[in-house]
Amino acid sequence: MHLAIRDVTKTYSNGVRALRGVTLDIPRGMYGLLGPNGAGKSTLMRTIATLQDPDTGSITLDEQGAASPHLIDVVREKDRVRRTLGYLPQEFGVYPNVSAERLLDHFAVLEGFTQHLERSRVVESLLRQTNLWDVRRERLGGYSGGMRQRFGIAVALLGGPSLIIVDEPTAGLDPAERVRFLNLLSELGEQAVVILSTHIVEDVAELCSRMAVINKGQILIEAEPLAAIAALRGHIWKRVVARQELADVERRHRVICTKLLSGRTLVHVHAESSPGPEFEAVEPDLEDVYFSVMTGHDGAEAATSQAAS
Ligand SMILES: Nc1ncnc2c1ncn2[C@@H]1O[C@H](COP(=O)(O)OP(=O)(O)OP(=O)(O)O)[C@@H](O)[C@H]1O
Repeated sequence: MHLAIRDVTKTYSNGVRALRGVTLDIPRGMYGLLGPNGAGKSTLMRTIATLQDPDTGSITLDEQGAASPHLIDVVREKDRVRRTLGYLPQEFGVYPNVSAERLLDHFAVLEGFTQHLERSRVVESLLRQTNLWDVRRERLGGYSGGMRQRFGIAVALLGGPSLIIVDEPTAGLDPAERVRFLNLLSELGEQAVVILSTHIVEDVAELCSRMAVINKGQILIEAEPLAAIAALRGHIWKRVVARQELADVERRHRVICTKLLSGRTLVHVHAESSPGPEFEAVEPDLEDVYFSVMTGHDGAEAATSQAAS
């Protein structure tokens, strides 16, 4: 199972260039697509999910190990992709007065489970897997955000997809729900290609074995998170500055991020060696990777080549 995206571009009719030559290799497991609002994540997710066409470029799904070991041309063979796809869009509607069990049963009929016994077995197993069994008879309108997202995953899993796409699923979830949801996704990653699009760095740090950062329709880095972090080791330095010093520090150093810290500002800078005695070395994390590629002050080339070696 492998998804190959080659040189995909998309310009909307209003002139926005949402994807500019996106090339990615996505193997089985959890893959994080990380980027700020408007980066092009949803455009790419919808394109892979066959809901819109790219202007140029190709996307192929290699179903190695599946019953029909063939390359699927995602852009041209939409029906084949849809048979193997589970897609959780950024926003989806539910019928608020129907229970999870009834609605899932209804979707299962549409998915082709016409035999009652088999269908109730599938519905029960999905409701248990997504931890909704105890609340299966409650109306969906009363569900919390996390419960709704888990219901969305249950629907997406009908038919046993080997390609699962989830678009910004953790936005708005409380911390406990978020962890529960991410754990569910990571179980799925053992069997399938799971692509998680998010603007939350920790989602990727905690979960994904591979990742890409996208901004303004371009891939800035594609790497294994741990390798990308390792490539920055020894290059990230921190210092707390007063607000009025910040502009000067930004002029003289490659500042990758700033955070408020009880009225003062914590600054992270990228430098090959110590930028001065007032700086302290930092053990880098994925936020440092993200902000250094986003600001262009990065070890991106080093991280990419390390990941590839
Ligand atoms: N149907 C559309 N018509 C015109 N422009 C669009 C359309 N959909 C998206 N865009 C624009 O394309 C760019 C990429 O949008 P996209 O939704 O793919 O980004 P995103 O990374 O998913 O961001 P968000 O997290 O805000 O959804 C943005 O500038 C957006 O305004």
